Amino acid sequence: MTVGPVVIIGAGHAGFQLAMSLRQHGFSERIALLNDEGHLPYQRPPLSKAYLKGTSGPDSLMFRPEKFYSDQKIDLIAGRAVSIDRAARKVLLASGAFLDYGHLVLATGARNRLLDIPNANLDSVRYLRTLDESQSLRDYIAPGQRVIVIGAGFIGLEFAATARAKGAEVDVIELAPRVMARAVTAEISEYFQSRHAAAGIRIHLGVQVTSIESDGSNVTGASLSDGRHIKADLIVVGVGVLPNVELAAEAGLPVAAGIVVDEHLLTADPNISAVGDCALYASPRFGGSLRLESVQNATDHARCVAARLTGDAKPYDGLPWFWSDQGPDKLQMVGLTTGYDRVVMRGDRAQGAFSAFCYKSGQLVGIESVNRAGDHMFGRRLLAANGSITPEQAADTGFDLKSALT
Ligand SMILES: Cc1cc2nc3c(=O)[nH]c(=O)nc-3n(C[C@H](O)[C@H](O)[C@H](O)COP(=O)(O)OP(=O)(O)OC[C@H]3O[C@@H](n4cnc5c(N)ncnc54)[C@H](O)[C@@H]3O)c2cc1C
Repeated sequence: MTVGPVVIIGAGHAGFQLAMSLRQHGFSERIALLNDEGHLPYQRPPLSKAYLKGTSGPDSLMFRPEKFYSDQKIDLIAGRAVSIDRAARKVLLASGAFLDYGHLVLATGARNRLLDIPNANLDSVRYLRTLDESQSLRDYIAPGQRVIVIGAGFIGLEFAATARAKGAEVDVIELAPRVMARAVTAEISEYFQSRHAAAGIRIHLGVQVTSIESDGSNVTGASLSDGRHIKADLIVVGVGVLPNVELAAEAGLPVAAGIVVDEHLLTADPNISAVGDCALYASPRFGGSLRLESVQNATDHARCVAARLTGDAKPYDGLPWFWSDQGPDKLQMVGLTTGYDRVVMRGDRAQGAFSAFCYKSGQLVGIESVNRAGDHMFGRRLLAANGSITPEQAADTGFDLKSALT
């Protein structure tokens, strides 16, 4: 099978993994990995955790040192793609240069959803997705500083916990009636709400920021939809992301809530795939289309495409899993818990070690674990094999989970 040169647009988790996996599978043609961030390709999760806290340095973020790319003959090209000429199989870079491809992979990820209210463009209104953003926040947070976090999703809460641990005064503003409402069960939300409150973080639910107040150049506070005002020196916005679909759309490829790909992660063009946060993929495992934002999704997508390009095509069948570190607590999730109709608890919430087993029509569909890594690892093995256990077994800590794995 001759593929020709592979061009990968985006050197995040998906793009990097794809380049590495191609070489691991023995791919011997040119690999061009386009990187628009001004750093060696790096991992994002520590940006709201250890790196933000200051307990790890920039070198620990990099996937591999520079030498890896030359050793592996991966052309790491600094620059940004601005258009795709599908007929000529060329990518145009902002520099004016062209890259020829036999196969093109869009690994363009996602970008922060921006706040659209007055004063949102002030310098002390910040976001957290890139190394540069994390670096500037890390330098900025100081004891006694007043921070408003808009959005109680994973990144907002991870940031809030780290800022609080560094001595900042933190208010979290969330429109939904509970934290992480779109992603986790009410039991897990309640636990994290109480843990963050105990750490001194003030969480305001069911309200939104209607305006940001300033002294002309710096943030001084924010007004909430219930009429209250909160003073602040810094606002950090974590209200979700938008997939980077524009290159694909402008090249005439179908896009919806992401770049549309089939179960092989191929776009409507047989010479173009899309992977990671930007890809809306057809999932035989779950039925329908999914766009997920996780390291597991990005790296497993990349491995699937690398296998296909080296002659081992299989539909993508990855099992979603995810983690979030918030203060001293580790949340781990496996499966897809949307549409569950029953939740069974295992373990001891008072001890801070428990799991929520989620069922849909009697079938286990996902497990959310707090400080119970064993339950999470069990779930990864069981659900990957499409297995289940009864709700009674899940609730009974005397039941040996391993006995359900054959
Ligand atoms: C602060 C933070 C914490 C996180 N924590 C976790 C966690 O604990 N667990 C977890 O599973 N996930 C976590 N995530 C999510 C995870 O990092 C993402 O799902 C993952 O990075 C997706 O990888 P990706 O390669 O698809 O996209 P990205 O990592 O977004 O990489 C895409 C790259 O493409 C580049 N790009 C875009 N357009 C172009 C262009 N036209 N030309 C050239 N380059 C382009 C972008 O600049 C970027 O470098 C976290 C994310 C953030 C921001």
